[in-house]
Amino acid sequence: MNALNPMEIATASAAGDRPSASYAPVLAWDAERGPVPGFELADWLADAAVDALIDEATLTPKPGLVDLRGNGAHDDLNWMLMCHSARALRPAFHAMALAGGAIADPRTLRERIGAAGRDAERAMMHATAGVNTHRGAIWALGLIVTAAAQDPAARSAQAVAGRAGALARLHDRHAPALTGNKGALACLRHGVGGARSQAQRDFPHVIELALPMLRQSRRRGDSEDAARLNALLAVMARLDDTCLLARGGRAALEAAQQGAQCVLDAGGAGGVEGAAALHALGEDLVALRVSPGGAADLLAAALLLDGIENDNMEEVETHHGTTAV
Ligand SMILES: CC(C)(COP(=O)(O)OP(=O)(O)OC[C@H]1O[C@@H](n2cnc3c(N)ncnc32)[C@H](O[C@H]2O[C@H](COP(=O)(O)OP(=O)(O)OP(=O)(O)O)[C@@H](O)[C@H]2O)[C@@H]1O)[C@@H](O)C(=O)NCCC(=O)NCCS
Ligand SMILES: Nc1ncnc2[nH]cnc12
Repeated sequence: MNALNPMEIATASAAGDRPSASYAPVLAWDAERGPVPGFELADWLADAAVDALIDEATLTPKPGLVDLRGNGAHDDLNWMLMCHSARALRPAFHAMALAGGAIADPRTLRERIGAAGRDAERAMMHATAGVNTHRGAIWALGLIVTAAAQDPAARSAQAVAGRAGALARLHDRHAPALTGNKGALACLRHGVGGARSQAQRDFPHVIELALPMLRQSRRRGDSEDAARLNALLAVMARLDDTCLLARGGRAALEAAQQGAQCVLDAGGAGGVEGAAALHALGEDLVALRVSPGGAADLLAAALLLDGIENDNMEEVETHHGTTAV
């Protein structure tokens, strides 16, 4: 078989209008040199990103969002669809991670993952028959897997988020100036930064709110689910979530922010009072027909960064003949 270098693989993976089945994992092997550099790391990162999305969808009970109980405030989403969408995104995350390890020039890398991100959105729409399940997550987790692969040795959440932010701040000549999507329009109407600004500011709600809350809750003995719910609530309480703004305006955003803070003030999702407040918040958001989709994406980003920082990524083979990073 003809060998491709990693740059060519990343190009092939990101190219064109095709859904995700077009990605070609068989290119992992170079006939002369053996495993392609970075391929296994990209595998690890792509799996970790999909796991983070499925963990987020499965976490229960989340206010207004799809979870194991049901569809929350959504008519067109359900748990199976969220999981199917997450799996359909794996090839795109893999391509982005490969590109992160292979392309040294930041501008070239930015445009390469921009193309992969747009391809991922098409893969999502193909997998869901046109339902927007994960647009914000593709953006956030795509930047994170790329940034993690750029320098696997420097993999603290802050370092990875910082590199992801640097990529997000670079101009992509091929990106449309205004997508016309609901979140982008909500940003203009309400004067907020949305998903784009969150990434460009190095994910402050993930680094300063979600991860500290996740770790503090674990330390005090909350269950893992309660710790993750508290992390979601910490983001919700402060985020200008364009999903809430687009569907319910300022009133919905304020209801969600204040409700999330009430649950935390009542001791969080792991206690009796907090659980009751969380239930009431969920009922309020469903009655308003709104949900914090942006905060859900940032919880997935936090879970991914937490895994990258703490799990066994260093054992993944990233170079010929070496196993340690
Ligand atoms: C830079 C982009 C994010 C540009 O995106 P764009 O402006 O086109 O679209 P937005 O609508 O703004 O999408 C952003 C999504 O991000 C989530 N989000 C919202 N607020 C925030 C926030 N403050 N911080 C972070 N993330 C946020 C949110 O996604 C989630 O909600 C979606 C479901 O919403 P819902 O209301 O149910 O569904 P809709 O169909 O929209 O409405 P209904 O009809 O049902 O009422 C779900 O997708 C969640 O994920 C926002 O939707 C970026 O996309 C971009 O430029 N991409 C180009 C490619 C690229 O460069 N990629 C780089 C490498 S990956
Ligand atoms: N669990 C979820 N429910 C609804 N929208 C979402 N966007 C991201 N995760 C979501």
